[in-house]
Amino acid sequence: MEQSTARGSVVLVLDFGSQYTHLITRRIRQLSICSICLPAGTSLAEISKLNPHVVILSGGPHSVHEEGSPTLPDGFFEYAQEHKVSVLGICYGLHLIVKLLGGEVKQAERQEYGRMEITAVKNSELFGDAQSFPNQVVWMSHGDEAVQLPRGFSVVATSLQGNIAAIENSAAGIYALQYHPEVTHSLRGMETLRHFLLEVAGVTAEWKLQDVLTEQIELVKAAVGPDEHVVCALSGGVDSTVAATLVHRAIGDRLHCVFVDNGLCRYKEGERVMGTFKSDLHLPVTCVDATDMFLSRLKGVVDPEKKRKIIGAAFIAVFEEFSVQLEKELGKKPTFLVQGTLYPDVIESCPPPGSGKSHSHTIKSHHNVGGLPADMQFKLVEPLKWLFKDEVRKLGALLEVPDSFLKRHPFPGPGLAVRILGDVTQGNALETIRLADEIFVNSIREAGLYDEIWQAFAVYLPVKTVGVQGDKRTHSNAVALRAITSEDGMTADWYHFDSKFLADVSSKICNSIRDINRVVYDITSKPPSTVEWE
Ligand SMILES: Nc1ncnc2c1ncn2[C@@H]1O[C@H](COP(=O)(O)OP(=O)(O)OP(=O)(O)O)[C@@H](O)[C@H]1O
Ligand SMILES: O=c1[nH]c(=O)c2[nH+]cn([C@@H]3O[C@H](COP(=O)(O)O)[C@@H](O)[C@H]3O)c2[nH]1
Ligand SMILES: NC(=O)CC[C@H](N)C(=O)O
Ligand SMILES: [Mg+2]
Repeated sequence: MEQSTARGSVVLVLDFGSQYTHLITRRIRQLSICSICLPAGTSLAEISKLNPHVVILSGGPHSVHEEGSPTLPDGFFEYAQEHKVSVLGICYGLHLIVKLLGGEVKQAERQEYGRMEITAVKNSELFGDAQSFPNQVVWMSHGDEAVQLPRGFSVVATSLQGNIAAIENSAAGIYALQYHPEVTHSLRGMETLRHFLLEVAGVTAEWKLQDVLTEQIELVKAAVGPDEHVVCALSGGVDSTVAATLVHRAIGDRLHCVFVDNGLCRYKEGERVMGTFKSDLHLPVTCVDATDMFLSRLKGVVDPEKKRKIIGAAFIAVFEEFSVQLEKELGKKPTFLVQGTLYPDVIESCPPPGSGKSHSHTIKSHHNVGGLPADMQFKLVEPLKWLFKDEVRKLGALLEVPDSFLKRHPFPGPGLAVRILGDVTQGNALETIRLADEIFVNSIREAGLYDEIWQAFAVYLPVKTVGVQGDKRTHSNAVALRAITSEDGMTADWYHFDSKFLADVSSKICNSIRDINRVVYDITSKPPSTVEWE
């Protein structure tokens, strides 16, 4: 599926490999402006096809004076000038503008990482009247600095240490910030982006999720054609339920949904999910029990990335087998596979699609992206691939997907395999963690906290510690509880329960599960941790 090009002005973000590129596109969409991200190596011909109103050059890990560092296509600034495209550079983007237009960038004597305060030093388009500019806290992350500006540019803001914070050449429509306005720690970053896009660049804010919906339905119709049948990997989670409903709108009953019970599901999950599919969703769904296949392939495997790859491949094997069965019924084998893949799955799994030859790290291989087997035959249909969770929930509401699906906490496809550290098949681990998880999440529901918490679950720790239970010495395993708040799963904070709640859950778990004599609560944010433990 293509990225959305729905209506209004288009702001193109060229990705030079920054950790924050996705945040730039997201912030722009929050302003109801259509934003598209393309890799830094994109040709001028491809760029001009989008007819962008503004091009933003992201930050990135490179230095502009490094051999082979990513750059802009020849003729970019002439194109921008001719078509009245405004340009905004951010960090590396600033360095690139300065270098390509004849200024000079050097390694800074004093690098700037983290919190800085900036002040306006002259009246400007970016910040207006310098006299009335309130100093503001911004977030910096750079080791290089511009030491000489190209002709026509001036410094319009500096950090309190006197370094360049923003430059502009308003006659040429080129602007650049040394800091990151897209991160929330830059306290007035959103305001600066809004002012730049709407007031300075004159962008029109007409982007709506409804347009994305209409457009994706058309794209699915066009990609699949009138006679093809499609398999849909449906977990009962938010993403695949919204994806299935959207694709069903496009191709109707040529959609064949399959829920895989992989033996890694939560307490009574299969039963419950199949029940809600029937009562609330009204889509035909087949349940395949593949427990033996998943667990036998996972036996003895302890490395998290290996587990993820095995699971990704096992899912595809089930879908292949399902499509062979369908061929017998339909006389035609489905060649398309719908998955509820989201943007964060893609970003964390592999070099983001917008990062060219990418310099970003693989954090973990999500089973539905980085965990897919290299020889997979299916053509993927992933209409949500450019969206974040909160956007998908809104899209689901437009499709009238019931709240019983939309409000569920996310549950990862590899399921309990990434919540049992080490070998999934060890001892009673699966059974133990199912019970602990059920007790924890039920307690959260009973306390009326479910909707306030983004995700909550229990983790099995294969660590034996000493306890005393009924006057007897025990040497048993421990359980960790994790509950987080988040907007999109990319960053998260731990949820601050009151201590009575935690004490109650801890004693319920130890009193009901024989194998457990210790419960700990995870108080780490993301970063530095991730949400799941593996
Ligand atoms: N048990 C399963 N059976 C069939 N498909 C699955 C299963 N688990 C995951 N998938 C597929 O993998 C995709 C990614 O899983 P993921 O958990 O990120 O999404 P989800 O389950 O749809 O939503 P949520 O993130 O809310 O749990 C799903 O959208 C779905 O296509
Ligand atoms: O379907 C999925 N397949 C995966 O392989 C996977 N790994 C993590 N997650 C979910 O993604 C969100 C962010 O989790 P992490 O901070 O652990 O990467 C959290 O919501 C996780 O539950 C996955 N979902
Ligand atoms: N955040 C960035 O874009 C950093 C740019 C460059 N790598 C530097 O350190 O100066
Ligand atoms: Mg899920």
